[in-house]
Amino acid sequence: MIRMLLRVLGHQYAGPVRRTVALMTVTAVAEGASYALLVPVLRALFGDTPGDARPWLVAFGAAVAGYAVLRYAGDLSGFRVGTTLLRGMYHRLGDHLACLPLGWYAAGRVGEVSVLAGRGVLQAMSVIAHLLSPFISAAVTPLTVVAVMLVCDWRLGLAAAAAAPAVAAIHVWAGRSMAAADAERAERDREATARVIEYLQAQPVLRAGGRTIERFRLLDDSLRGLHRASRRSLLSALPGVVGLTLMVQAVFTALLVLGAHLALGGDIGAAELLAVLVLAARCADPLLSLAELGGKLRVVRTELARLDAVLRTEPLPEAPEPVRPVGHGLELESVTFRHGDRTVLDDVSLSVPQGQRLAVVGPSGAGKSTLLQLLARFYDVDAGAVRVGGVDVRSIGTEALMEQVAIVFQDVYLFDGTIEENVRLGRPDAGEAEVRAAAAAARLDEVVERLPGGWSANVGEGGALLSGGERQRVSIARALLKDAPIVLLDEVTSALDPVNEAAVHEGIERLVAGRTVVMVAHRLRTVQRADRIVFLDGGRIVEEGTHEELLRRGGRYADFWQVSLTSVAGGPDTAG
Ligand SMILES: Nc1ncnc2c1ncn2[C@@H]1O[C@H](COP(=O)(O)OP(=O)(O)OP(=O)(O)O)[C@@H](O)[C@H]1O
Repeated sequence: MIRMLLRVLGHQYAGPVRRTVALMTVTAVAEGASYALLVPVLRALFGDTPGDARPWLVAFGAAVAGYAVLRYAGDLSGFRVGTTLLRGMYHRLGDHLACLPLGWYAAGRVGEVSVLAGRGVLQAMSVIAHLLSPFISAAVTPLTVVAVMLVCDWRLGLAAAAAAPAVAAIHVWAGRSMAAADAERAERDREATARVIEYLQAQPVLRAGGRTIERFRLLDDSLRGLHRASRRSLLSALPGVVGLTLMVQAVFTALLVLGAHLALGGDIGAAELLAVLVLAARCADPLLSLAELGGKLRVVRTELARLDAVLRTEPLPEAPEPVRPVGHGLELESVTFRHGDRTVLDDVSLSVPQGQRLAVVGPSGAGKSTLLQLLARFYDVDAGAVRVGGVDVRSIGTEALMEQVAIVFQDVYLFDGTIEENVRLGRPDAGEAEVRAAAAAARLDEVVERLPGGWSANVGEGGALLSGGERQRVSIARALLKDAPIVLLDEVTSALDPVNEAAVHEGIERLVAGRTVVMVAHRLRTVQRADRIVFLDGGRIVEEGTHEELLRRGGRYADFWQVSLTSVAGGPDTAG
C-alpha cells in the first residue's frame, strides 16, 4: 500500500512519508510499552505496601503523557504531510494530464478524471492524514503488548503471541473475501457517477423528448446496481468482522483460563494475572478496529490503483532530438489507424503542398475528423507516417508541432471569462490591439456590442451566453490570433442563421488565406474553393481530384454534390 502510495505521489515525497510512518510506529510502540507500567502498579497495590504504587503511578502518568505528546506529533505530521501531498498530487496529476495525447481525452474521460481529481485524490491522501495512524496503532500496539506480556509471564505471553498469526490470517482472509465485492461496488460507483453526469448533460434531450418528470431509466438502473453492490459489499464484510470478534474473544477466554490455571497452581500471583488480563483487554479494541480500517484502506487502494493507472498512461513519445520542419506542406503516407480493433483509416495516402487547401468530404463516420487529429498528432498512427514540412510528426517536438498548427473544431469550448480572454488563448502573449484585431477579423466585435458589459462581459460556462455560430467565431478568432501556417478546420455541420453563416464564412476565408489548409467540409462553397478534394468512405480514399474533375467523373463526389445542391435552397448560387 505504502509502495503504491509512493509511486502515485512521486518519490520526492518518500522521505516525509517514511518519517511520518516511523513516528507513528514509535507512538504505537510507546502506547503498548506504557501499559507495561501497569504490572508494577498492580503488584504494589496487591502487595503488602500499597503505598509503593505511588511512584509507579506517577511513572505510568508520565508515560501516558509522553505517549499523548507523541500521538499528537504523529497525527499532526500525518495531517501536514497529507495536505502537502494533496497539493503535490494535484500538481502531479495536472502536469501529467497536460502531457497526455489529446486523443486520450475521449468520451467518458471527463467524468472519470473529475471523479478521480476530486474524490480519488482526497481519498488517497486521507491514508496519510486519517487512516495510517489508527492502522499502525491497531497493528503495532497489540504486538508491543504481547512483548510486555512475555516479559510479565512467558507462558501467558507465548499463548497471546500464538494468537497473532491466527488474527493476521483472519484479517487477510476477510480482505480477500471482500476484495471482489469491493471492486464491484467501486465499479458500480464509477458507473453511477458517469450516469449522473450524463443525466445532467442530457437534460435538453430528455426535456425535448417530454421526459420532464419521468426518471432516466439508465441512471435508475445504475443507481440500483450501486445499491445492490453496496449491500453485497457490506454483507461480504460480515464474516470477517464476526470471525475477528470471535477470535479475539476466544484468545481472551484462553488467556483467562490459562491464567486462572497458573494462578491456582501458584505459578503467578493475582497481580500478574490481573495485569495480563488488563493488557489483553487493551488489545481487543485495536484488533477489532482492524476489520473496519481494512475496509477503508481497500476503498482507498482502489482509488490509488486508478490514479496509478492514469499516471502510468504514457504520453506520446517525444523525439530525443526534435527536428523543426522548415516547410508547411502536409503528407500522409500509407496511414492506417485503429480505435481498438476497429480500423478507422486504412492505408490512406495524400499530400497537401504548402499554401494549398484540401477539402475532406465523405459520409458520417468515414474518418474525416480522425484524419485531422492525426495531422495534429492527437494519436500516433498504427502504420505509415504523417509528415509536416517533410518531417514525421513523431520527430517534431509537441510544442514545435503545435506552434505550426491552428485548429478550429466543430465543438468549441469557451471558458467562463470574457471574449477577450477566450480569444487570447490562441496566443497568450498577444497585445490587446492584436486580440481586438483578430476578434474584429472574425466579426466578434458585433457579438461584443450585443453583450451587456461588452469586452468585459463573461460568456458563461462553456460559452453559454453565445450561440453556436458565435462560439465558432471565437474559435476562428483564436486561430487568427495564433497566426499559424497550417490550419486544420472541422467545419460545423449544423445550419447557422444567415448572419452567423456569413460571419463564419468571412472569418474562415481570412483564416485560410495563404496557409496550408485541411478542412473537413460540409458546405458547398467551402468545398468548391478547395484546391483539391478527397472523398473518404470507410476509412479509405475512394475519390480524389479537383471539384471539376470529380464532377466530371460522376462518382461518389458527384452524388454528394448533387444531394448537397438539392438540400440547399436556391441552388449553387447560395453555396458559392
Ligand atoms: N475515441 C474513439 N474511440 C473509438 N472509436 C472512435 C473514437 N473516435 C472516433 N471513433 C470512430 O472512428 C470512426 C471515424 O470517426 P470520425 O469522427 O473520424 O468520423 P467522421 O468522418 O469525422 O464523422 P462525422 O462526419 O460524423 O464527424 C467512427 O466510426 C467513430 O465511431
